[in-house]
Amino acid sequence: MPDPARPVDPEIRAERAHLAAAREALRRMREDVLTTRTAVGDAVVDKYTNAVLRRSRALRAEHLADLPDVPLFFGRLDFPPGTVHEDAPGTEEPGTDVAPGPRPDDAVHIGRRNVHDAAGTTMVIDWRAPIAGAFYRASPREPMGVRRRRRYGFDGARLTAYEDEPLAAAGPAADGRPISGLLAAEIERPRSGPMRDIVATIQPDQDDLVRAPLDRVVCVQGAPGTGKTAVGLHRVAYLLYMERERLGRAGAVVIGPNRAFLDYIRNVLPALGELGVAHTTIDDLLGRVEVRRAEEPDAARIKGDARMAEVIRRDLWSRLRPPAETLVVRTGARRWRLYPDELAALADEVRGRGVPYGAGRGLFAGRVARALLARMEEAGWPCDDRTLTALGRDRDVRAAVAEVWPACDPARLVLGLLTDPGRLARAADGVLDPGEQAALALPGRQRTAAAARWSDADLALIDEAAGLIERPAALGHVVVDEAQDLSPMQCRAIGRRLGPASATVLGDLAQATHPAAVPDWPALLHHLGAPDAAHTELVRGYRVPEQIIGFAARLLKEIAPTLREPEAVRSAPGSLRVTAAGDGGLRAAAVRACTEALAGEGAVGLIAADGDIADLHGAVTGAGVGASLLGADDGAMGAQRLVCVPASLAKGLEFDAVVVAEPARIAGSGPRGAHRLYIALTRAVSTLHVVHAAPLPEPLR
Ligand SMILES: Nc1ncnc2c1ncn2[C@@H]1O[C@H](COP(=O)(O)OP(=O)(O)OP(=O)(O)O)[C@@H](O)[C@H]1O
Repeated sequence: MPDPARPVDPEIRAERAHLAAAREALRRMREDVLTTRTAVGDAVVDKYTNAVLRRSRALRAEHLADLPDVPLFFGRLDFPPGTVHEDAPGTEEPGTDVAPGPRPDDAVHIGRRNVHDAAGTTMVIDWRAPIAGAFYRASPREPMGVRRRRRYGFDGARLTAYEDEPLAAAGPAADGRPISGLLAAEIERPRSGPMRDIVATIQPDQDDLVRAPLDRVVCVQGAPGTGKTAVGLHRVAYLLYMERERLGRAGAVVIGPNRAFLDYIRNVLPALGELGVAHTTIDDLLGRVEVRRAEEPDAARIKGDARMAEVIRRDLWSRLRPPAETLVVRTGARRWRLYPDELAALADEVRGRGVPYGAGRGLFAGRVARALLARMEEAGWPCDDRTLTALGRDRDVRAAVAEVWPACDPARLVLGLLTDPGRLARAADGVLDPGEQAALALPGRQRTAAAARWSDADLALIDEAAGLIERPAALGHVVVDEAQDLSPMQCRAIGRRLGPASATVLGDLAQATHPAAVPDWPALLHHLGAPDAAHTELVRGYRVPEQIIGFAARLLKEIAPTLREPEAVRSAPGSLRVTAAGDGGLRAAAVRACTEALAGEGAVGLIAADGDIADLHGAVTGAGVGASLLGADDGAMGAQRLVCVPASLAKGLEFDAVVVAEPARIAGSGPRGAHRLYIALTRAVSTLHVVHAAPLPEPLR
């Protein structure tokens, strides 16, 4: 608590005054927007225009709303006088009435949005503006013209501290420098509920990725807690600020591994002023049918394999049939004929154009109608504008088109392929061996595509078929988080939606748990359609203290031997505890560990194998401790301080304190169990308490 008797530092007083003035200026900007009269025109003609203007005005006002708990600025850059403000005091013509003395530096306050006063003078600059880049990147070695960087400390929205860093003098390189006190405090600030933004403390290596240009695929391998998710979300906000026009209506989409994760990150972009970005899972993005079951690992591997694309392609185009009958169209007493070889030639010509199946069907139908029209004209039959349309609608013409080039529904196509072994054998000949083909069969009796028991792996197959029939609409920019778990077929599905290649792909191969996951980043980029893109690495871990990451990293030799050891920016002696519970004592030990963790501040996660978590949740709540269960309770991450997390949903989440119960059970839960355990052990910001009754997995002993 600040001592009320102590006089306030004049710098702090001045900064508080600037903050108050900026708030007032923002209030005025919003009022200006709200009181601007909407164009009033002809009541009918302008109804639409007026509605659009009203909506855009409401949106602009929404963007300018002041959030009482969020400081309007978090940093400041001081440049030599005259660098930024041309009309700064001291630049007046000689003879004007100015106080003598040296001119102060040009100060630029960096915040979440642009704020200007009534005269149009900037009071706060949006963190995404080019000049603000120096706030994140300038270093003593490369000061970028900045004399001094200032960071502020806040208590709620009240400015209470500042930290200055002179940059003008050459000093040590940026790498390896200790982190600032305010950054450490920001990381360690207790969590409650969903993830928050890191706009005040983005680090130089992260900023390079955030501000990468729109027209490229940025791919990042990063150890747990290096800020990949944060980088991806801030990059979207940056691109929307810099390239709003080019991103246009297609907009940006964030793809995450599951709904619990999306719920966890849902507030970050709105807090950065971006309200219109879609967040989706890959299943929802591809969701043409309902997923009703989890896929068997063997089938998942084959269905996720890029060879399936060839199988589906062959099967789709094998729907084309050689024409068997002459098409006869009657007009009055006359009959017009197209013979099978003529129909076949038209189909071949369209096929040779390489257009999607659906567009090809439309072209073929048009060709058939035109060929008949030509025949009529040659015979001197009276034709006009409507004749061609009438031919296109003719029942016999439509029947002939359907016979040669049948309409195709992607889900029905895949259903046919996966339920008819003979058909699959033809399409997969030389591509999949008989054992692989047998593993693909859909279980049970599947009558219709709508009622079939589809899996998530089937979605990518159906999407592949759909993409061959009709190209999907392009997205402006795609952020794919936890991308290490995508199968090649899912990568293809995302790649199909990239208009000009523009994507941010984030992940950690050590955290890959899906049986069909791509083996490495070059493979992923290849399937995404960006084979020339390179991947970069983030190595400085912000979340997990060195004591905990060191413990978890013992698993790396087994799960990802080629990756670099993660580095921690923070050290926290005593942050790791391992407790051996006696036989039958696991539940009691877990409850005790949770109670102890709850005595500290912030959010607590209890992570256990999927099969054990409901029981442990029962044990905790039975002991009178409030806890939500992730995956079962809505909004579980914010509902209680203690959240019980099945290991399969822990990916991407974090808690101040984590209790991991029975690591051996997590490691033993399927072929990627050790990866799942690595994820569970790397969710803690402050403390990790491992409780176990069974022996720990070998590398952790
Ligand atoms: N520059 C930063 N300033 C403050 N906090 C940061 C910074 N970078 C990362 N963090 C914090 O570190 C934590 C981890 O970040 P994030 O979840 O983005 O990491 P990640 O690499 O996606 O981790 P994982 O691989 O485990 O999903 C978050 O709490 C985030 O706010």
